[in-house]
Amino acid sequence: MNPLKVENVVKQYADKTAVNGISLEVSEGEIYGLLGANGAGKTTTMRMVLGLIYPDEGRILYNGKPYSNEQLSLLGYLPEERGLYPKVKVSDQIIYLSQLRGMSRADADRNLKHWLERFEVPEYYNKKVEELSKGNQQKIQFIAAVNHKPRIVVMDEAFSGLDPVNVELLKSTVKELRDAGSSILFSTHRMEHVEELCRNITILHRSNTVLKGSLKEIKKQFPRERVILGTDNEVSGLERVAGVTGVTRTEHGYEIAVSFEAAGADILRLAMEQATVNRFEIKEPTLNEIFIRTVGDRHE
Ligand SMILES: Nc1ncnc2c1ncn2[C@@H]1O[C@H](COP(=O)(O)OP(=O)(O)OP(=O)(O)O)[C@@H](O)[C@H]1O
Repeated sequence: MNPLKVENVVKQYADKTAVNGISLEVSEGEIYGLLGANGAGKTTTMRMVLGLIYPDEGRILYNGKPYSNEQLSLLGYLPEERGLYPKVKVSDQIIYLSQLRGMSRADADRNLKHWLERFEVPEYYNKKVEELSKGNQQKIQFIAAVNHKPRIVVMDEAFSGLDPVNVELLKSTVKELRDAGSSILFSTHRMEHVEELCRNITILHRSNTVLKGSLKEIKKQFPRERVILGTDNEVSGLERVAGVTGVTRTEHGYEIAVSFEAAGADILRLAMEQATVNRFEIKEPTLNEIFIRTVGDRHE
């Protein structure tokens, strides 16, 4: 049984439908990507998963059961807007928040020390949140989300405001949580993070699901329209190959846009007649390209 199951959930605000019948399941040890343009319905969906607001239709199940206070200790939330108390000491608030979610003071304290060590900032234990930089507050917010060892973690733009080194650090901890069996519902506008972390995704657009499934299968549904050609010298006539829509010279050869995949064979043949080919690849689309195509097509 999957720890988190969202079934045909609808949420209406006055005459605005914020979420229109979304369904998804997050299994144990999975990071599930929830994507969409601004206003698509991601935060509304996540708030329903957290029990902060209730669906008008459909249901959400946690290990097969509907929401109740029992679920509090099961759930962790990293919100997009930061919500820590600036004037309270890091240790006091993290331990307090963990206790609210059912953890003993001693366990909360032990976990907090572990996380501060993991993030290489043990000295923050006694600091007030307002004394920390924005990026370091983000680490504390992350700890607040996971310190009570939730089995289901909801992360809204988990890596925003972090420098590249800290992005890597938090990314590796998200992977560790996954490997330890957590179910993570992960929302971001950074498609390269989704490519790296998520197995399954849902793309929402204007409250509706427009694309859903495993990243691998989704990529197969989209045509491969980019050929990478590595050559040691020039190849002439590429732009005249049937199906070629654009040719860009790169440092190591060419990047060629094609309107159908089979054009790749003719490109390779032509290149081999004129040069030594040391790389040939028909690239699958990036998630960024898929997102823009899927959501962009529907934009007014
Ligand atoms: N409390 C509310 N009252 C009225 N409308 C709301 C409320 N919360 C959200 N909405 C509307 O519901 C829709 C979905 O909003 P939501 O915040 O879920 O989008 P999102 O995908 O998280 O967007 P973003 O990427 O900008 O954070 C939007 O049109 C928004 O204006």
